[in-house]
Amino acid sequence: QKTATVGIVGAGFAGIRAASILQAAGVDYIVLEASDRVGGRVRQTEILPYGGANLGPNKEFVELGANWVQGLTGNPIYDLVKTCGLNGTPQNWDSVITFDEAGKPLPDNKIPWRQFDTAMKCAASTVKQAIESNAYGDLDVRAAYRVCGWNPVKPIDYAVEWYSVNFEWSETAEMISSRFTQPDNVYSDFEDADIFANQQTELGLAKLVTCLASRSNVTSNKIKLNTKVTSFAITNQDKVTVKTTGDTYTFDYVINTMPIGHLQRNLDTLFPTSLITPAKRAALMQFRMGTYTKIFLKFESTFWDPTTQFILQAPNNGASNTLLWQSLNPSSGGFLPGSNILFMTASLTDVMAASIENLSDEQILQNMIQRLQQIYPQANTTSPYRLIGYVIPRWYTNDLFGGSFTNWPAGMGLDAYELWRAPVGTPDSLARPGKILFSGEAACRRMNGYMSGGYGAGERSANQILKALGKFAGDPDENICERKLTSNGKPLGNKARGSGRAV
Ligand SMILES: Cc1cc2nc3c(=O)[nH]c(=O)nc-3n(C[C@H](O)[C@H](O)[C@H](O)COP(=O)(O)OP(=O)(O)OC[C@H]3O[C@@H](n4cnc5c(N)ncnc54)[C@H](O)[C@@H]3O)c2cc1C
Repeated sequence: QKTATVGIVGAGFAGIRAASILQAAGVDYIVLEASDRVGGRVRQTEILPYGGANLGPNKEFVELGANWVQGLTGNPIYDLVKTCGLNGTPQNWDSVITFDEAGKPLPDNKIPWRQFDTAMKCAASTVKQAIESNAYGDLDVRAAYRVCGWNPVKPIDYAVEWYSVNFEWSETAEMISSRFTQPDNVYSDFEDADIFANQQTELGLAKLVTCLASRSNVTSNKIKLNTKVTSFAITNQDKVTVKTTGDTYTFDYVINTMPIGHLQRNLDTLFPTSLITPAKRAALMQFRMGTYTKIFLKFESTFWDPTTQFILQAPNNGASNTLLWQSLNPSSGGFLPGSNILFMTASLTDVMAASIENLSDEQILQNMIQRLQQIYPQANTTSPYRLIGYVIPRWYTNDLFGGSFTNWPAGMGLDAYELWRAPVGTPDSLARPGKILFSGEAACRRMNGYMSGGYGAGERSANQILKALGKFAGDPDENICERKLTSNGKPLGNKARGSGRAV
């Protein structure tokens, strides 16, 4: 069968959530997915052996993509955690050892945690209120913090900022909009807590996506795997034709959940120019896809404190050179005790991401080890400290994604945002619902960049189509992506914390 009322492109959280709603409403649909699996950017992978090491019969898995459920109560992803069952543990952001740029551990009283915390809270309240009262259009996060008295100068200042800003948004403070990221809506709309997933099966955290599908009766015959969409067109009869690497499909509507990084690189072959106005094209190109890179290193045994969760390494060569290592050893709460896995988190964008990802695995590992040796000289020298396993993701150079997740860039206003995600394919391309809807995490205004964003965007798009079909009485914007009030009527968005150190 090559026709349905709705075609859904992508089988990540957004695509499967959209399918679950259409399924419940009795509207026929087909999901077209380029890869050979369901889950998209939620993906588990196995630790690979290094240097001929024998890792034994028990496989160890780590998450290549999403790892944390940020914001618990009220978060639909957390509801899936509870109903589908997921191994995970609360992350303790205060469990951190910090090293200065010379590789010396720093006592807490030498680290400006409190000064940064004060600035962050001020940016999320005082500056935010000024912006929203239209005193200014937008400020980048660097400027908002500066207004609040935070002027990083020393390497340790940048490290402290990195722990809250770059780590969460995968961008530097200069790049990010303070209007749309301060505070972080996932923590302020939902509960200010998170969990780190540690599901030791082939599926990992993607279990939540497959569980959502099976729980909603989205059966595998509705999902066409290995089916990459190559172009869209609208016929004179107002149908959408979708060409794929195999067949051509015809739909009344399409929910397109392709990551914006894929769209940005392939827009001109995917869409006829008549469908994408120059203004829409510019807005779509303006939205930012960061690259969040987690490089997992498994050693014979630990040379770091096995009870601490994070190791923060101040930059020794420019501010962006901060490193954050996370240990999977702490036994408190379900990480991977005894695994001796340390992973390095880096936020890399564009050229930086490409330059790292184009190196060989061996070159990347040698770079990582060199940095690690600045704080732990014994790393990978002799037994029992040798490197025996690793995982290196490459999200930026993967054309299906073009990075890891989106960030709201400083200076991008709501009008441009609405324009990028506006449906196309009606005489007025800004009219809703249009024929081809732009969905996925990037199209979730309050939660872009998160699993909840994918889920919320898919839900909103499906409800927009149901509304057009006369099958939905509510307002599609009454969902986590758009709403401005909590269910008890309290205004949202006034809490400042999230990941990073509390003081
Ligand atoms: C490294 C990393 C870390 C992250 N950390 C977190 C985290 O801790 N917490 C959190 O909440 N979120 C995190 N995220 C973000 C989160 O994973 C995403 O926001 C969310 O999974 C996006 O869901 P989606 O359905 O919108 O997109 P996706 O999951 O990307 O689904 C889109 C699908 O479209 C498919 N596709 C692309 N092009 C085509 C085509 N031409 N034809 C057909 N199919 C196509 C892709 O294969 C993919 O399956 C992280 C992501 C990454 C990569």
